[in-house]
Amino acid sequence: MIRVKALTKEFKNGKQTLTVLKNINLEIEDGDVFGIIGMSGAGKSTLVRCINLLERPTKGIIEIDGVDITRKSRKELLLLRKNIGMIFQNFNLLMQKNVRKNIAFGLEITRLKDFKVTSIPQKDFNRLSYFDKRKIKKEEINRRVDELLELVDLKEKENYYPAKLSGGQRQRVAIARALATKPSVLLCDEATSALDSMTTDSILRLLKKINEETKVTIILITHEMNVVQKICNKVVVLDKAEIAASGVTDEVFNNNSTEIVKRLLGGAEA
Ligand SMILES: Nc1ncnc2c1ncn2[C@@H]1O[C@H](COP(=O)(O)OP(=O)(O)OP(=O)(O)O)[C@@H](O)[C@H]1O
Repeated sequence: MIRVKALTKEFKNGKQTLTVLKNINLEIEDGDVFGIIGMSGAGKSTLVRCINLLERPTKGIIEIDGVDITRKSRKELLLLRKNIGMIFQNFNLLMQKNVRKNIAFGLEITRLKDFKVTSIPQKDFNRLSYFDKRKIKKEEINRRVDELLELVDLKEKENYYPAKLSGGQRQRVAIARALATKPSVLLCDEATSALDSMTTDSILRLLKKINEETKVTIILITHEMNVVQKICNKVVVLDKAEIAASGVTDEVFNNNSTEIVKRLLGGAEA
């Protein structure tokens, strides 16, 4: 479970202080497909960067599985971050590597020595994924990549380079790569924003299938209502640094009392 308590994030620019997140409280349960939606500049990416340990909150607590990550050292954060996979709007694939090598990449760079230098308590370490705990043998990497190619339905494209793939296929590769080390959370930052509506639907169906089969928690940031309505069981609506509405997706959008929810719904109908 991910618990965000009274999170505030400020950026300082000279004498000016910009409050980008103000008193954010939310709970993401294991296995949720959790949507974070809001207009541009609402603070979505900053919230995710805090959850992904890339930004330190100014105030507040972020707990992952009961561990307060805001108190961890940089080294410990690097290790904990291995438990979170990420996919992006622009896929971020390695253009010089084929599909198989892109998927294997995260497994190949995982080394046992990474885990000897940390002072992380054993109980936290035990929560990390199986693949993080030791150097991975080549056959094991190949077996895992085969599994992932199957999962994202790209077996016949394993030797293709990203330049020869469609946008949807590239995102499938990115999903497989993000899941390779069996993280317990998958963060999707505008993952379908560059795709047409049919391809978006197929990626959303894939994410839903993965969520059901592997129980990975999915956090999905988007400005698109349709995306949230199609796969998120819960949603938080951010507006100007604050939570404008949150809860079970259907309830939040059926009870469209806040101005921002009406605007987001308007956008979906347009
Ligand atoms: N490192 C930073 N320093 C200063 N201001 C920042 C920084 N990062 C983000 N901001 C500001 O915080 C606000 C929220 O940005 P954020 O990227 O979180 O919004 P967003 O909802 O993800 O927007 P978009 O949908 O356009 O990506 C913006 O006004 C942005 O300029």
